[in-house]
Amino acid sequence: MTPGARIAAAIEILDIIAQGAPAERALTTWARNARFAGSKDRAAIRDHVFDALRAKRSLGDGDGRSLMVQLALREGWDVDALFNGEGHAPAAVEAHERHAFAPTTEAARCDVPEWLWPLWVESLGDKAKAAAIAQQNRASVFLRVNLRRASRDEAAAALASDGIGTKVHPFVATCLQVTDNPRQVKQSNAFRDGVVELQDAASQWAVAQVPFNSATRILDFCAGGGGKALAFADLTIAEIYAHDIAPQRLVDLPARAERAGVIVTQVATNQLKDHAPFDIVFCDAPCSGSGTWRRTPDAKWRLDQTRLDDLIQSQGEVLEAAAPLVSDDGLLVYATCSVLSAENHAAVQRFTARFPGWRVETSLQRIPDADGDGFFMAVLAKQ
Ligand SMILES: C[S@@+](CC[C@H](N)C(=O)[O-])C[C@H]1O[C@@H](n2cnc3c(N)ncnc32)[C@H](O)[C@@H]1O
Repeated sequence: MTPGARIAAAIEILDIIAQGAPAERALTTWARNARFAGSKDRAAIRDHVFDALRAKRSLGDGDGRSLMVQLALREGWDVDALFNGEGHAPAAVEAHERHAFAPTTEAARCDVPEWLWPLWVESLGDKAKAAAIAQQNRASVFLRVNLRRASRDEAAAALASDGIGTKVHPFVATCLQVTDNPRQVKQSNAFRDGVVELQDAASQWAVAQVPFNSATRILDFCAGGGGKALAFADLTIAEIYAHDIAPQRLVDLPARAERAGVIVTQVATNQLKDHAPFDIVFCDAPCSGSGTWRRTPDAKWRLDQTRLDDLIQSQGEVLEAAAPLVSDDGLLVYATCSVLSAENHAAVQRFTARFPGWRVETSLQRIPDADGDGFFMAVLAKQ
């Protein structure tokens, strides 16, 4: 595909997303119907779509064509070469389209939904702008080195032999940041042999902050794909259990555990009580994902107050269901990849107000930046 044809495809996909389709599904559906598109085309189109979505408001919040024209203007691309109407390229840019959009509110400049901006500022204070602006750009790819299989240096060398460049993360001991060829990771021997897993630095950091030294049984209560369960399995000698209210989300976990050479026992909801108590119950609760919007920018624009209220309700339910599974001297860990206080400190406060037998031992917050996503965690113990 020509660069112009890739832009035209991105325009088409952005218009489908604007009608309500999740970005990943819109991209997959498009690719399925576009057999002529090679893997490099698909990757370039995906980058265009995600770049436009991340900065949708500051690019003027128009239709697909308008977003791509504005993105091209912002990036300083040759718009006349890309939009020339030849072959499958989009039609030439008209005079009225050539003005770069200038957002008029701080929320728009920071690409945060207007309704959310007051909550954003209240939650993040003087870091509000930085946390939003960090998410206007692409996220780096981070890998967790499976220390059971290799040291970080050995993992880096194995990746290098497959042409994948990495550098060590500044403060997460298990983490490598991919600097070259991130798209090759899944084809590399290091990935196939379970030496590395894809996992954001913030998730790795969160697992490392859990005081699991004397734990013998750890439950990942909201395990989803199982990334945290696998990280615990690598770092501790404890027995690791994984649960999710939607068991289909755990479907890849057995293969990932086998690749990593660890054992993770899945527990169905109706069997949780039989397996309790656990020394640590880690609740990676469903949340707005407001600290990971670089990776899922369409979620940023789909969030509304009703959805946020529903998530807050679910977070309370998760804590309430998980707490009775913790042993008397055990720990309940509440975590989200959100930066909104309503989902973090306030969620924990609501829980401790309702269940005064619990107290907060520590709480930590990461703001999204070049070193990883946003993340919150609170460690709770019984009084
Ligand atoms: C943020 S995701 C977890 C991501 C996962 N820990 C990982 O590292 O990939 C939240 C998960 O919580 C699950 N969930 C939602 N409500 C729940 C509940 N009441 N009990 C247990 N799991 C729940 C969802 O199905 C979802 O998979």
